[in-house]
Amino acid sequence: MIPKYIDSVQVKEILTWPLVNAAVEEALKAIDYSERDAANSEQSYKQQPSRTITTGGNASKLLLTMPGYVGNYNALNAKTNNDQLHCSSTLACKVVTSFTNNQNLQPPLPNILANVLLFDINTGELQCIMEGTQITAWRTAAASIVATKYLYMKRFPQQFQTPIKLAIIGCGVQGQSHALGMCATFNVSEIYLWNRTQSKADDLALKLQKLYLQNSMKIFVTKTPAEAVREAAVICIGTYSPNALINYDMLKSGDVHINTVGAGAVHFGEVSQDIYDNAVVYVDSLINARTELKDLKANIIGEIGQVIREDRRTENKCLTIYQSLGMAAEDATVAQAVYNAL
Ligand SMILES: NC(=O)C1=CN([C@@H]2O[C@H](COP(=O)(O)OP(=O)(O)OC[C@H]3O[C@@H](n4cnc5c(N)ncnc54)[C@H](OP(=O)(O)O)[C@@H]3O)[C@@H](O)[C@H]2O)C=CC1
Ligand SMILES: O=C(O)C1=NCCCC1
Repeated sequence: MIPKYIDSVQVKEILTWPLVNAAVEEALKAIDYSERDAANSEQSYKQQPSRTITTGGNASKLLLTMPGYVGNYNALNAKTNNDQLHCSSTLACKVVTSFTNNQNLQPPLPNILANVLLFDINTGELQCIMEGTQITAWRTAAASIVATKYLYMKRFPQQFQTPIKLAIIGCGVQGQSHALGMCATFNVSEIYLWNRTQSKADDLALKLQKLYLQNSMKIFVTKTPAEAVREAAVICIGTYSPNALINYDMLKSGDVHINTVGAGAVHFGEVSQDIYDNAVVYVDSLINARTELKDLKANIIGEIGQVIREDRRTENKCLTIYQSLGMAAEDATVAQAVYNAL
């Protein structure tokens, strides 16, 4: 079998926030293979060994291999356009590079470049190679959206309709997809954008203005991260900053939720220690957290998937963090949804 190649144009045509959010929620809530209940064969489950990280000469050049299997999960059928769910299983492997000098090239390239390999579940044959750069941008934001939905929105009687003030710290690829995804999914009343190089925040503000012309959403570009988060109830931060960009004193009191997705070589650091000291922390994958977050001093309660499965509530007036590492199961379910739609 000659594998199909699905390029970024085809991928982009299929991706929508409802499709990606639903696929990522399935990946998050699938139970870990080792904890699967043998009596419940209907249960969705996943197996994703720790990813490998290979250095390509120096720490600015990384290659990550991310294999994953998700079994018995509900996949949206984008083709039928009627939100019909069907049971699906997917075996996939994402290969992704993080080359932090790419943005300085002329013309610049994204720092994160990815491809997802999808395998035939019966024969193991390689079915397709799918350009995965967009998938990485969208699925990471979608995981933060799902985390915000379950850790923050559920605290309010109006749930997902609750108006929120949102801060985006870092307006690179991740910042943009978080801003676009959050605004497409939730009732964002005010959005505050900060980026080290202000022109990127200005460009994102223009894009949002065009998209939400008819809407009463207020858009602000701020000079400092502190100004951006002062009023914010939900904060998304995705940068390569090795130093904390926000600290506890900058936050408003009461209900605040932070999605932190970046920091480069280690998966934390853009948020200060005093924020972790005052927060309850959830992750996407505890298996990966054990290795990749081993030096993080934080009260890690568990996985977002457990919160979804057990319909747990976080307390009101509490500071929550979703610490995103990125996991193969998300890439698998999103790539499968794209493949099914073509
Ligand atoms: N958890 C997950 O699943 C994933 C995590 N990531 C991580 O997300 C982060 C962002 O990735 P991505 O958006 O693709 O990268 P981009 O290169 O598109 O954006 C990088 C952003 O970081 C900012 N930045 C870099 N250094 C600093 C600094 N010292 N202080 C303040 N801001 C800084 C840049 O600002 P400027 O514009 O001024 O350069 C830019 O806003 C990375 O750490 C990446 O590893 C990425 C994919 C998935
Ligand atoms: O999950 C991913 O994909 C990535 N995570 C960390 C940075 C590189 C891409």
